[in-house]
Amino acid sequence: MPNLVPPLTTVDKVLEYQGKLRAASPNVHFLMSLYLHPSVTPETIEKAAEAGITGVKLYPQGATTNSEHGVANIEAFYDTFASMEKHGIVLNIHGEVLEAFAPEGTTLEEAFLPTLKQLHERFPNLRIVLEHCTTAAAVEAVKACGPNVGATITAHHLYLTEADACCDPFAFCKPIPKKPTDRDALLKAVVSGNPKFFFGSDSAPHPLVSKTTAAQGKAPAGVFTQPYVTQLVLLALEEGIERGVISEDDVTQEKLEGFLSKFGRRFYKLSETSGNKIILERKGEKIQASVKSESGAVEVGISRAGTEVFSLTWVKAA
Ligand SMILES: O=C1C[C@@H](C(=O)O)NC(=O)N1
Repeated sequence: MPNLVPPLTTVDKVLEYQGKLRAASPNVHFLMSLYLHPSVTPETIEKAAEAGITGVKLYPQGATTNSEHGVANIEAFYDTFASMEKHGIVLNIHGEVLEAFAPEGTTLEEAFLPTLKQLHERFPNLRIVLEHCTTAAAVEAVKACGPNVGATITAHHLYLTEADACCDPFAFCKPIPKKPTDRDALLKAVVSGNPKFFFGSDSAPHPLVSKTTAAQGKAPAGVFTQPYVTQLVLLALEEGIERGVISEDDVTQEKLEGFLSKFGRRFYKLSETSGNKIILERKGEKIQASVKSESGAVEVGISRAGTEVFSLTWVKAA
């Protein structure tokens, strides 16, 4: 994602970052995105399309981590959206309003949903992803739009609620996890087989020390799930089965493959499979507490540390 410091607001910066990512992980196919900013004009979009950039991420100004340079007035970007629509560039949205703009009793995400609808109506051929959706209302709003609108669901929003996020810095993220009924609506969307809903980790590796030393409510927003992210989705589904929200029959291999892999690839017009597979086995493995950078200088705490999960092995295509 492009919310680095400073943000990736030019094609050259995005390509430079892509180079660094490729050097670190040569076997990963990175889809790159620009940070929506007044300097991202229709001409920038043309250049981005030529450079193979996939998306542009809209962060409402002040809504989340490093969003200070984000969007204050969405209408000011209509020409840019028209250019994205023309060039097949995806609009990735952090779909929240600022607290001051949310009517009493409405979540920041729910208050954003009319804007999602308006954007879709105005730019029907623009592919839009409502990133990391968290509410039952968002699931319904996305379903009500045409096939060019999809939504990602993270692993952590499938098991966290506001009761966790309020008080545990390792469960604090944006959008804030919501009510148990919202979490359960997300679980149902995952097993619905509806291709509009696909996996997106939004895994955020904030240094452990920044989480543990922050004053109450001041920890950086983000949950780190990446090392066990598939297993955490499965864990959330198992917990959903235990609560009776979904049934064991809902969790088929076909639906899991759709949600975790195929639907996202389809939305992004990639081939439906990379050819690689994963094998999941129960071996009593437990989520480790943290991972450290190579130098040992940075340590990041992992969500649900100590919980028993499936062991995962990649089987590479020949
Ligand atoms: O939207 C976001 C951004 C992310 C981050 O830290 O980059 N952390 C979050 O919790 N939500």
